Amino acid sequence: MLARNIFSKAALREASFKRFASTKSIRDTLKEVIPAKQEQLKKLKAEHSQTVVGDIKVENIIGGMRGLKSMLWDASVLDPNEGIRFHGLSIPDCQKVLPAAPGGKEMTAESMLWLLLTGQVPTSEQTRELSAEFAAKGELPKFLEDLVDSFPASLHPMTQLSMGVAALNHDSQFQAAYERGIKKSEYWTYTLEDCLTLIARLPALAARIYRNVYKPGVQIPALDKNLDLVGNYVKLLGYGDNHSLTEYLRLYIALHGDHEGGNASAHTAHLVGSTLSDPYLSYSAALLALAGPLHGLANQEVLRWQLAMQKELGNNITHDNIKEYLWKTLKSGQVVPGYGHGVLRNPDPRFIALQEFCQGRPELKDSPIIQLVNKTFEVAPGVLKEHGKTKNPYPNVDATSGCVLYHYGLTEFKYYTVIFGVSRALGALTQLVWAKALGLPLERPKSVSLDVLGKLVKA
Ligand SMILES: CC(=O)SCCNC(=O)CCNC(=O)[C@H](O)C(C)(C)COP(=O)(O)OP(=O)(O)OC[C@H]1O[C@@H](n2cnc3c(N)ncnc32)[C@H](O)[C@@H]1OP(=O)(O)O
Ligand SMILES: O=C([O-])CC(=O)C(=O)O
Repeated sequence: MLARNIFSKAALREASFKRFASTKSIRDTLKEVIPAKQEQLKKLKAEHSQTVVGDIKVENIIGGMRGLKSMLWDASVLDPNEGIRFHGLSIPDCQKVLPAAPGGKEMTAESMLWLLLTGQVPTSEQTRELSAEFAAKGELPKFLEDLVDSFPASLHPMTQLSMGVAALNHDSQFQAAYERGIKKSEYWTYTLEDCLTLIARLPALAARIYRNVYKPGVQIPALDKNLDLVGNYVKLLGYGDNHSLTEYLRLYIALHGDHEGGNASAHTAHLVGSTLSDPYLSYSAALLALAGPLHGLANQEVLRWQLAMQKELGNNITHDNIKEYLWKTLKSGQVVPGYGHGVLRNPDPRFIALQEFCQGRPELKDSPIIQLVNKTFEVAPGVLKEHGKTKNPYPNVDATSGCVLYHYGLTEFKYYTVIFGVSRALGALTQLVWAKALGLPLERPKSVSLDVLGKLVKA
């Protein structure tokens, strides 16, 4: 009954709000929901393969495919004005219904992963079972520790993360099963195992990179079998006694988990995964896209830029002075980091959710760097509108995410995108499982040369 109902839009929203009394594991839940989706796709293919759902304009071809509806991504959809919905649930919806960790209030990575993967809201018990699985399999193999320890501290943490994730494919169950020769219908189960193992190991990998680059010689604690994924990550980073930072990172990691399929990191994972590269290689590639300053690296850039602004303005942090600083950035030909978006046309609701987190905590509300972010937000949209180039003059999530980390003492901003990388695994890996479950093919769009495009427009 559930599997049949859950995929109509209204039923899905209603179903997602229910806390199921189910005691099923994530694997059994997926087994239950996959057949209905397979059926939905089969029907669509049989009845509508030739139905036209949009036009392709020259601006799409030369403009980074902006606005082209050309890939299937089920777990989340981004509305330009309202922002992201995960299986129909907005961020405030998720904050209401997704289980928190024991002793916490913010939704956990596990509960967001469960929602993304299955379209269902898990019970606390279900997410705790998943936490226990992650903690049990989260240690790194020895060869991987040695590999990461051999990287020079001067190598960017994102390069290290991508290399570490790629090397984890040493243990890929999907790759081993493919070599043995398995049926296409079995691909998703091995993909799922790899995805869960990768998510489990990301905190230890990311924390080892942090330790090696910024805290050499410091002992990394062991994983705590009673903690959730983010609780363990923060503990391994050495901030385990900071409950506020732990809660912030739970929210951060859940919120950054997925942003539909077209963003550069998720799309890269999907593209590479479509060649049947295993999940480790696919996600390693995604991380390299996330490492670009127009995408995930913007959170490091925002902090660098806000600190430079703070240094230059000193005690004269007024709207006029911020305005002047913004114009200086724009006139020097640089982008204002943390502002603008390829799809959004309003302030990013993830930015709003993180701001609300700050408003609820006196230490953050009064923090000079958070106040500077707020003041910049009061001025920047007006300046960007006057500048007249960006289609979206409002902040995206990166405009504030790193500044909160900075306030809590995690000041090494070249590391920030690694945290984003731990998070984006939730959505990108979810979709690898579904791409296999739905039997999606190799991605291979058609490109054209300038001459061919010239002929097409004349025709
Ligand atoms: C998690 C995330 O990935 S969220 C995005 C994080 N990235 C940033 O914050 C970097 C700053 N922002 C940007 O560079 C852009 O807004 C992007 C990359 C996010 C989106 O790019 P697009 O979809 O191409 O934006 P848009 O269509 O509005 O761009 C039109 C023009 O405005 C410019 N523009 C867009 N945003 C900004 C900005 N924040 N500051 C200055 N100029 C901007 C573009 O560079 C472009 O200029 P051009 O015509 O000279 O090439
Ligand atoms: O959607 C995008 O293009 C960029 C973004 O905000 C994300 O990936 O989180």
